[in-house]
Amino acid sequence: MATANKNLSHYDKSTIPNAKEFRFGIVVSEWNDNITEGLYKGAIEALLDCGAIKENIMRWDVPGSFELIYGSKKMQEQQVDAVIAIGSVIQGETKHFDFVCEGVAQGIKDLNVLHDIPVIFCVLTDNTMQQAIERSGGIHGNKGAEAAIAAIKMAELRKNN
Ligand SMILES: Nc1c(NC[C@H](O)[C@H](O)[C@H](O)CO)[nH]c(=O)[nH]c1=O
Ligand SMILES: CC(=O)[C@@H](O)COP(=O)(O)O
Repeated sequence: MATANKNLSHYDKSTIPNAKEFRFGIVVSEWNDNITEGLYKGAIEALLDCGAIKENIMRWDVPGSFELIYGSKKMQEQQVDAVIAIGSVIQGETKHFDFVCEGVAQGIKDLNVLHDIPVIFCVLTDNTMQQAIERSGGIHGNKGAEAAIAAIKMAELRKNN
C-alpha cells in the first residue's frame, strides 16, 4: 500500500503498549531541517500520547542522514529501549541521493542486526520537497508518528523476548 493510500499519523491506541516504562533515543538529521523538525514533532507527540515520559526521551542532532548511522550506533549504547533515526533525503541533480538512501537504509539495518536495541528507520526519501512536506505533517500524515509507534512496539517486543 502506498503512503498515498494511508495516513501515516493514524494509530489505534488500544493496540499499542503503554510507553511509560520505556526510554527512547531520537537522532535527528540537520539536512532539510524544515522536514526533520516536523518529523521530530510528530514522533514526540505520538510518544507522549502513548504514555512516554518526556524526561525519558533523549535527542541528538547529526549533520545529515548518512550520519544517522553512527549517531544511532552511539545512541544504542545509551540506556534506551529503542532508537528513532529521523532524516529527509530529497533527490537532487546527481546520483548522490541513491547512495545516501541506500547507505542509510543498509547502515540502520546493520545496527538492528548487530545490536540488541531496535533502530527505527524514520528517513523520508522523496523526489521533491513537496512529497516530504506531505509526509511530515501534511496531507499524508507524519512519518514521525508512524516511527514512534513502531519504536514502542519494538521496545515491547524486546522486553518480552
Ligand atoms: N542531500 C542530502 C544529504 N546529504 C548529506 C549526507 O547525508 C551526508 O551528511 C554527507 O554526505 C556527509 O557525510 N543528507 C540528507 O539528510 N538529505 C539530503 O537531501
Ligand atoms: C541527496 C543528496 O545528496 C542531494 O540532495 C544532493 O543534491 P545534488 O545531487 O544536486 O548534488
